Amino acid sequence: MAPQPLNETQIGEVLSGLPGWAFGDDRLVREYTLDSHLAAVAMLVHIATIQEQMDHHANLTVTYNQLGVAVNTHSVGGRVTELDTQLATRVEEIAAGHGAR
Ligand SMILES: C[C@H](O)[C@H](O)[C@H]1CNC2=NC(N)=NC(=O)C2=N1
Repeated sequence: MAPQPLNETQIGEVLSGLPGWAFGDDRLVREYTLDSHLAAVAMLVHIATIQEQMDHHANLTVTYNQLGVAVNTHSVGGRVTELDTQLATRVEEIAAGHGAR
């Protein structure tokens, strides 16, 4: 069954459990700062590995030591679904290990 888009209340509840994440442009978004450019790229590769496991893919951007993550679900027309909250949670779980803040 296709994932259902979350409403604003549901997104607010999700964000209360994901510090640093925000809702913008119909996406869950987070900007991390790493200790170096290579640290940012290493975390990007780790996220990419998770994304391949999940078959769900965020937009990832590296600007020197900044790593941006922005995700919604293409198959429902670019809305936030449970799949996005699951990916955001997985990313949060690895962030501290990369020294991301
Ligand atoms: C065929 C494949 O399962 C789909 O294209 C997947 C891949 N990754 C995806 N990623 C995201 N963010 N949304 C999707 O709808 C999506 N669909």
